[in-house]
Amino acid sequence: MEIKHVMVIGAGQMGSGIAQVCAQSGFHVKLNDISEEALQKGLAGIEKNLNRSVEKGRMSEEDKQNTLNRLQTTTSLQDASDCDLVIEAVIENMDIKTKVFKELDQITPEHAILASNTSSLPITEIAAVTNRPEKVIGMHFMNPVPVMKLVEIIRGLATSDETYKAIEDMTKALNKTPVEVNDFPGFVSNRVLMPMINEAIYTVYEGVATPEAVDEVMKLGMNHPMGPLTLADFIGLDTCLYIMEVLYEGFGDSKYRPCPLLRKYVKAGWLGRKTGRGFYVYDN
Ligand SMILES: CC(=O)CC(=O)SCCNC(=O)CCNC(=O)[C@H](O)C(C)(C)COP(=O)(O)OP(=O)(O)OC[C@H]1O[C@@H](n2cnc3c(N)ncnc32)[C@H](O)[C@@H]1OP(=O)(O)O
Ligand SMILES: NC(=O)C1=CN([C@@H]2O[C@H](COP(=O)(O)OP(=O)(O)OC[C@H]3O[C@@H](n4cnc5c(N)ncnc54)[C@H](OP(=O)(O)O)[C@@H]3O)[C@@H](O)[C@H]2O)C=CC1
Repeated sequence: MEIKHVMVIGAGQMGSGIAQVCAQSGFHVKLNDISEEALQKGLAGIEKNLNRSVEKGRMSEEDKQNTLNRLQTTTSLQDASDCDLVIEAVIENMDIKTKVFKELDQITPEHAILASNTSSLPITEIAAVTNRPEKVIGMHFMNPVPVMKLVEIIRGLATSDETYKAIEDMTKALNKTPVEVNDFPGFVSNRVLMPMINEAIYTVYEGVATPEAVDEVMKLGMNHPMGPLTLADFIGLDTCLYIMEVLYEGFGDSKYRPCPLLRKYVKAGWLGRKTGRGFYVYDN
């Protein structure tokens, strides 16, 4: 199946990055969000990244213009009616995602593949609200999307081989590396990463060390590019909490209980870099 026209839903940090790499690789992209403000912010981020690539000599001015010309923004989901692939990147909430997938199932052409960038939610459950579960798949990009090489591809129970192959090919066309995993809470990436981040938060909560000290231990001691608390702020503390809840509920195992300090920060609106405050303070 040939993919030419793509819609990306959600113009947050992930959706805007996904739209950028798709447009850069020659796909025609519609970036959708419920908020016009989010679209303008997403587009400004994309332009900034492309300008940096031009300054660094990785991209010509002409390629930048062509990339931007392939990118449109829209607040109407109806514009997905001519898309071959939709990649959903709205917030990590099953009710919102299933609502979007139900609508997309009505709007998109019969051949269209519906992918979710969910970081932990069951693809099988998202697929079950559509009449095309064989065409629903997880396409999990890593943050920051323009930089990170991995795309975790998650097969739901009914995902067809044809759908898997199309998404594997698309991932390679985006110059990224696909890794196939099965549909279990948190897949592989967040089943391994998020309990480490949660445990790092516990060490702060229990007074074992300051956030700076925890991050320094993991950076200098384990060669991680970012310490776990800097990374949690970067991912978004709301997203970290949603993922821990999915692991906790999905496996019913107390080892995944979210740290009370994580809950407290999210309740306070301290969501990390995106709101200017999390474990650290940022000037946005
Ligand atoms: C939660 C989930 O479901 C799954 C996830 O995504 S988990 C999160 C996975 N991501 C990570 O673990 C990221 C860990 N951090 C890193 O790898 C690095 O710190 C980093 C790549 C983000 C930054 O690298 P760095 O060497 O520390 O900083 P820096 O030199 O500023 O950046 C390196 C390059 O990345 C680019 N970059 C950094 N942040 C960026 C962003 N948000 N968007 C686009 N490009 C970015 C920089 O522009 C720079 O590019 P150049 O080649 O033009 O210089
Ligand atoms: N952050 C990360 O490191 C990673 C996140 N993910 C996953 O990607 C998804 C998005 O995360 P992220 O980009 O960080 O989140 P953000 O909060 O940055 O962005 C989410 C965007 O979706 C918009 N949105 C919410 N509801 C709808 C809707 N019904 N239709 C269209 N747009 C909507 C939001 O608008 P508004 O702000 O107006 O509500 C916001 O602009 C989540 O599923 C997350 O788990 C995957 C990999 C890594």
